[in-house]
Amino acid sequence: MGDLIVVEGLDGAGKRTLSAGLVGTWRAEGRKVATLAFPRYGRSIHADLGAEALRGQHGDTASSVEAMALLWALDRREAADELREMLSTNDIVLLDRYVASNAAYTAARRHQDAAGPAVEWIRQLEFDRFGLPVPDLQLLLRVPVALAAERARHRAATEADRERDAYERDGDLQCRTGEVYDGLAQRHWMSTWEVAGPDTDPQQLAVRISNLLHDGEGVTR
Ligand SMILES: Nc1ncnc2c1ncn2[C@@H]1O[C@H](COP(=O)(O)OP(=O)(O)O)[C@@H](O)[C@H]1O
Ligand SMILES: Cc1cn([C@H]2C[C@H](O)[C@@H](COP(=O)(O)OP(=O)(O)O)O2)c(=O)[nH]c1=O
Repeated sequence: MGDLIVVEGLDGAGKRTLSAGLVGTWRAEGRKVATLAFPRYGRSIHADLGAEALRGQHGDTASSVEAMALLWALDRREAADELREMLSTNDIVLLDRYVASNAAYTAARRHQDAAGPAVEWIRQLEFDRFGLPVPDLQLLLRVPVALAAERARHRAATEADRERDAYERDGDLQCRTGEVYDGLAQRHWMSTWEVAGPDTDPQQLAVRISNLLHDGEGVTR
């Protein structure tokens, strides 16, 4: 059974970039690694509907905090069997966003903190009711909100189909989401959390994570 490791953080924090660095390091060490990014655009109708809603389609869907959260959650529910299969055939499964994204953004939109009812609603929905696998470790890529926003703007300007969506344009929401993420990490919500900064070296982080999970010798926790 592989380890389920999740990278979390604000839009533009650098999750995709850091994930690639972690995967490269682990593979170079000979570990079998699989990756998956949520939302699964192009593969899940729920994910595509969510993205379209964030770009102004589907009436007032995006204005509903819980309707959006349900779309992202249903994307993961569809992926549950695939995730379990990946975990059974790999040493590490690395996810770029997972349930904590829904907890952080939903609580932030509701002006709640990490101890509030929105986070508990997501926990019950996705882990208890949908039966999604619980992460072994969650990694918060914690960068200043202004830096994440700058990177998201830069990406929107340089990559096709990456124009900023409604959440990315809402600076206050990003600030509050960052605070909820901090609270989730401090409380070690659903797993141990590690916090990485904008200058974190992916190779050193990959070693630290392996040591945290396996004491460096492949011995299970
Ligand atoms: N450590 C870094 N230093 C400089 N630029 C970075 C770094 N990490 C990411 N970026 C750039 O910032 C933008 C957003 O990064 P990305 O990994 O796509 O973020 P996320 O997946 O968190 O939204 C991209 O244009 C990427 O090239
Ligand atoms: C996966 C997920 C994302 N989100 C948010 C985070 C982002 O602001 C937005 C879209 O996800 P994101 O990964 O940022 O997609 P994109 O590649 O289009 O930038 O949805 C949730 O609120 N809940 C979730 O479960």
